[in-house]
Amino acid sequence: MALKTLSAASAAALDKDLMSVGAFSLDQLMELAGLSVSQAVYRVHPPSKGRRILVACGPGNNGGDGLVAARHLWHYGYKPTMYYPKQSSNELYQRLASQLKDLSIPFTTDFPAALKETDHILDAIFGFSFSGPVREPFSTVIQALSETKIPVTAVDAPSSWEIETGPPKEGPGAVYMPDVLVSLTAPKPLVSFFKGRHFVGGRFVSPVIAEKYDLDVPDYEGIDQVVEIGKDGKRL
Ligand SMILES: NC(=O)C1=CN([C@@H]2O[C@H](COP(=O)(O)OP(=O)(O)OC[C@H]3O[C@@H](n4cnc5c(N)ncnc54)[C@H](O)[C@@H]3O)[C@@H](O)[C@H]2O)[C@@H](O)CC1
Ligand SMILES: [K+]
Repeated sequence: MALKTLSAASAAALDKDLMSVGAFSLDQLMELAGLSVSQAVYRVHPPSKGRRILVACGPGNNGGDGLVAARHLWHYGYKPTMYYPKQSSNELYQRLASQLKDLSIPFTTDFPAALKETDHILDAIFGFSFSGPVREPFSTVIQALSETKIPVTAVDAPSSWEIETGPPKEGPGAVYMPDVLVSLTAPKPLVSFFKGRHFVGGRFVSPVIAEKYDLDVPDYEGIDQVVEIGKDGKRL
């Protein structure tokens, strides 16, 4: 039996609840989300398989998760390169970007060139607030992601997929299939179209919130921030 999914509207409402009733700050949630993503990357692609990781960040909180994950990955021994073409002026993102620059992590504006020099890709472009069709410069990036043979890990959603209905009917997103998906808090309905390895992360949901949104909180083991879910919906 598959894990229960969370619609885009419920995911946004849950986010608000975490920050009001739950008394979390966005920084905290993003830190835990990015930490979860970094742990999933380490599981599927440890540094021994190649240290170079190209992190594509979008303009919203999904991109913020990518900025946080990149910092943790650097501390695990990876060599991240950031593609972050639409940088927000919001102080939170500015601080996250400064933390990366302080580690001398390079930022590139040439995604196709960076793609030729990486071992793994992190897709942190769009999450649950995406609605198509994709605008530039990201449509060129989705095209490249749909064609590359380099393994891709997607944060919360394969970017360009609709949260409720999955891959678009046409364009590069229609054939884009990341190798790994890390659903944050709970899987979204698009997961039924996903064929790769699936993790759930975001270990911050209280029993009260889980009950309100009718979520299955996965059985996290020990100090892990992610759980790998099999096709039967159970922990692997
Ligand atoms: N509760 C949770 O599980 C948490 C979720 N977080 C992350 O936050 C994400 C949601 O963040 P946001 O609500 O900021 O939204 P997203 O990051 O999903 O995307 C919003 C941004 O994408 C742009 N955009 C949307 N559609 C576009 C299109 N067709 N072409 C080009 N640009 C487009 C918007 O203008 C906006 O800047 C989640 O998916 C998750 O990754 C975490 O950061 C915090 C905790
Ligand atoms: K994504």
